[in-house]
Formats: sequence, C-alpha cells, structure tokens
Amino acid sequence: MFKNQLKLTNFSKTRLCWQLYQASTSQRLTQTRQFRVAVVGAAGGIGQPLALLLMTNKLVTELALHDTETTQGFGKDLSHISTVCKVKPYFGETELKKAIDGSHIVMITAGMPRKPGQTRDFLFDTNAPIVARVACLVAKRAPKALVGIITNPVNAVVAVAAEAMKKAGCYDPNRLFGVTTLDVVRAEKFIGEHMNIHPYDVRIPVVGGHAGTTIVPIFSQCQPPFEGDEKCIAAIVKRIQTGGDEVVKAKAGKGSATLSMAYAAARFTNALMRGLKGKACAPECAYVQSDATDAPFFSTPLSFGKDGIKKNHGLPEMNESEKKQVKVAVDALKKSAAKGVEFMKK
Ligand SMILES: NC(=O)c1ccc[n+]([C@@H]2O[C@H](COP(=O)([O-])OP(=O)(O)OC[C@H]3O[C@@H](n4cnc5c(N)ncnc54)[C@H](O)[C@@H]3O)[C@@H](O)[C@H]2O)c1
Ligand SMILES: O=C(O)C[C@H](O)C(=O)O
Repeated sequence: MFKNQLKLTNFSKTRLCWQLYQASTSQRLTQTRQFRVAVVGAAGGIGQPLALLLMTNKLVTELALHDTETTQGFGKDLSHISTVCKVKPYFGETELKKAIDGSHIVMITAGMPRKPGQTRDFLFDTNAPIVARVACLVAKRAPKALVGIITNPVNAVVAVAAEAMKKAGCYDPNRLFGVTTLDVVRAEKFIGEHMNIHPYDVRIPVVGGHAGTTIVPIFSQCQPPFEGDEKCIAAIVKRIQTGGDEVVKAKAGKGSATLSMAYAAARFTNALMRGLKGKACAPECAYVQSDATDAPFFSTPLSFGKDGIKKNHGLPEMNESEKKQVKVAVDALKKSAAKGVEFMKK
C-alpha cells in the first residue's frame, strides 16, 4: 500500500515536472520568433511526409496544410504528435488565401508528378497554371513570405512564379526559390557510398537546374576531395542527373520521388528558417534569379538571412569539363525560363 502511494507520488512528481517543462518550453517558443509554414499540395506524396518532418522541427510553430483534396484527416492525425506545432488544415481553392495568410514560408508541392517515359517538361501545361495561381496569391497575401517551389518542371515554373508575382505587383527575387536540394542530397548519398564515408560528411555544390544535364555536380569542389578517376566521376554524375528517372521507373507508374524529396525539402526549409532567425547555416544550393551565368535563373550555393537570400556565392571554381557542362546547362535553362515567361504573357 505504502509502496503504491510512493509510486503514485513519484509518478505525479514526474508528471508535474513534465508539465512545467512543457509550459516553460512553449513560453520560450512564444517569446522567441518562430514560424508559420504553409505547404500547398500537402495531401500529396511529398506533402504528407514533408508535413510530418516539419512538425518535428522546433522552428515551426504553425503548419498550414492546403490541398484541393481534403487535408482534415491527416491534419488531425499530425495534430496528435506531441510537439508544440499547431496544425491548420485548409481545403480547396477558396481556402488557399487563408492557408497563405500570415505564413513566413510557403512550400509548393501542388501539381502532377511524372510517369515512366515522361520528361519533367511534359508536366508544364498542367503544373504551370497551378504554380502561377499560388505565386500570385502569395504576392498579394504574404508578400514577405519565402517561397520554395518543388513542383516540376522546376526549370520553367520558377520563371512562371516570378512573372505571376511581378503581375501581382510584388516580386522579390531574394524570396523565390526553385528547390533543387534533392540533387545535392543524391550527390552526397552516392559519393558517400562510393567513398565509404557518411553522406553527412560530404559537401558538394550542385549547380544549374533540376532536369537531366542541367544538373551539374561540381566534383572538383567536393569535400573531402573525391577519390576516383574521370570514368568514375562521369558514372556518378550520370546517376545524379537521372536519379529522378531511377525512382520513377522503380515506382512503375505510381509517381516519382516523395520521401527523399520530403527529406530534401525539410532540410531546405530548415535552412530558410535559420536564415530568418539570423542563425548560421551551411550554404544550400537553390534555383534562383541570378546573374552568375546568361541564364536568368540558375542554382548556386546561397546563404540565407532575414530577407531570404543574404549572399549568392555564385559559381564555384570549376575544371574544364565542368565549365563545358555548365555551358550545356545554361543553354537549356535559358529556353526553360523563356517558356515560363511566354506562358505568363498568354
Ligand atoms: N523539385 C524536386 O526535386 C521534385 C522532386 C520530386 C517531385 N517533384 C514534383 O513535385 C510535385 C508533387 O509531387 P507528388 O509526388 O507530391 O505528387 P502528388 O500527386 O502525390 O501530390 C500532389 C498534390 O497536389 C495537389 N494539388 C493539385 N493541384 C492543386 C492546387 N491547385 N492546389 C493545391 N493542391 C493541389 C493534389 O491534390 C495532390 O495532393 C510534382 O510536380 C513532382 O514532379 C519535384
Ligand atoms: O524525377 C521526377 O520527376 C521527380 C523529381 O524531379 C526527382 O528528381 O526525383
């Protein structure tokens, strides 16, 4: 009897401590500036695991989940996770405004993924209008928000978003990003496997865009220095450039990369939030308006601050082979951007 009372007392003490800890944590969290992140396309293959990963990030205190499919069910499911993050589900065209209002970051995953045999560019006609609509609303309702575009074809729809925002009277090139982090994540993974080291320890800039030969990993700047001959580099470059196809083929008609993309997007969102908070973070590559090359948009390593891009580190030093690859990428990217601009003229 006495033993049981003692147990109960200890249990109560533990619970009280836990409650006090939680109260002090949530107080701390409301005192420091934390972030509302909106995921548009949240019910999809990328959206759901991205939402889950963001729920576990202490910098996210409110998660707005929007989709043209209902987000009620998985939103409720997420809302039971014991983090301080509040989940706000939104549904359909009419609620997009509410989802965007007050958001510090808007991650756009809305749109079709490709099927085997299709290029990313094949998705343009379906996805460009979706991106245009969301970008236009962000410009009007949350002009200070940082916008990450995951929807394909990234190489063209980022230009669509920029034009849509210009039309809406509010475009800030420092706040608009095509998310190319998955190419970096793949590069780290494949190089780590090849060199038998942890992928976390691999740093490599992947510049250009996000499709085929527009993806240019700069092996000459790999840290630690890459160990392997030209043939080996060419094979890994090819694998990074066709990583998306590898997944599309393996999923056999059931979509494209979702989990690895969610991981990459969560990492990129974290880097943006650290920038907003003024915290240091290793540079991340993203596809942004740029004068690094002749292409209007180009991915290079970036540092982030409270207004989005703090510093564009530009093109890293490159060897002759890498310079040639960049030239090929630039020619293709100029066409992709022009396609986006042309679409918005119509
Ligand atoms: N940038 C990258 O590295 C990368 C990586 C993987 C996938 N993608 C792209 O991301 C996109 C999404 O992929 P997924 O696998 O999540 O697809 P999915 O079909 O599983 O999910 C897309 C979601 O978008 C929603 N949606 C469609 N139109 C909408 C609108 N107007 N407003 C709000 N929501 C809308 C759909 O209802 C769906 O839930 C695709 O275009 C895909 O090609 C990009
Ligand atoms: O390949 C795709 O269509 C999806 C994405 O762009 C990827 O690289 O996995």
